[in-house]
Amino acid sequence: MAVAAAFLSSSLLPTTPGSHLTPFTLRSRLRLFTRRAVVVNAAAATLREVCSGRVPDHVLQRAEEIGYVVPTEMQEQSLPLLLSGQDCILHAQTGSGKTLAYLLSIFSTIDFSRSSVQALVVVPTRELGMQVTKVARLLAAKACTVMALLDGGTLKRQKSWVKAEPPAIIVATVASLCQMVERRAFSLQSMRVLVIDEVDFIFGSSKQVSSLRKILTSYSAASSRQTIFASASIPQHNRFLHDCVQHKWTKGDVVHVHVHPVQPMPSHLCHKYVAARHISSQPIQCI
Ligand SMILES: Nc1ncnc2c1ncn2[C@@H]1O[C@H](COP(=O)(O)OP(=O)(O)OP(=O)(O)O)[C@@H](O)[C@H]1O
Repeated sequence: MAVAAAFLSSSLLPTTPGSHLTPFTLRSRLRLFTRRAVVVNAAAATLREVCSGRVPDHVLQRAEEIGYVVPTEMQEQSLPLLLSGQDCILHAQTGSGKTLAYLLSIFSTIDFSRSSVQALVVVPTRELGMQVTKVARLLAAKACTVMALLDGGTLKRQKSWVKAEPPAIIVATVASLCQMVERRAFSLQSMRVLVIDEVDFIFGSSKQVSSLRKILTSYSAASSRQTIFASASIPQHNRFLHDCVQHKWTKGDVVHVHVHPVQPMPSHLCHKYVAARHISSQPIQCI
């Protein structure tokens, strides 16, 4: 079994001289950390350089207009693999930029002139689906259709739309997707990229897991598509890698891209406590 595991570890916030975060004060570092810090390495190649020749120019231009100029570390590590068509497990903390990484991979693969479902992003919740759809639409800028099939949506109306003109990219919650496929609203035979976002959440949900297994093995074959899993946490990731190959959810050479192993706190901080007697009702000022 050829399971390649790329464990790419690094510290949470870069402190190298090339990093744009170096001059930040401790307080701003803390604020960045608690706000799902996006860490980009100013010394790294630009997103355009990393994606050069693989992602269409109009998509890269849109990405730059939105503000995606320098890749995050997760993107820098994963994009060469993703853009070469490799099946990947993107395992990196929340806010590391996994969504943009897999969307760029989708845009590098789809044929913009074809009217068929070529990429599918499966999400566990409507809210996440709305976020992903928004970014995908911004990047596509009407060069292709991105349809959201999310729980609580008007599936009846969408069924006729999807039949009349199949979108290139579908972002869907598990239940809505299965409902549409089972009603034969569209087929996944021409799907080239399958992304399962927050995979640990979906596998942990007894309601969603059997439908997810169908999506992975019954509606299309791993050999004819690129399969990407994304998650901030994958408990027992070695077991998961084994299952991916064993159950044919991915090809045998799936790569585990593990960036920024989750740290309970930034390494440059330390916890201290002071024991104080209750002598005053005045609040203690912490500096
Ligand atoms: N290269 C980049 N440059 C600047 N901002 C970026 C870049 N990549 C992503 N971002 C921004 O960083 C934020 C977090 O990114 P994103 O939501 O893709 O992370 P994620 O790893 O998918 O998180 P989650 O685990 O919550 O899905 C978003 O606001 C996104 O627009």
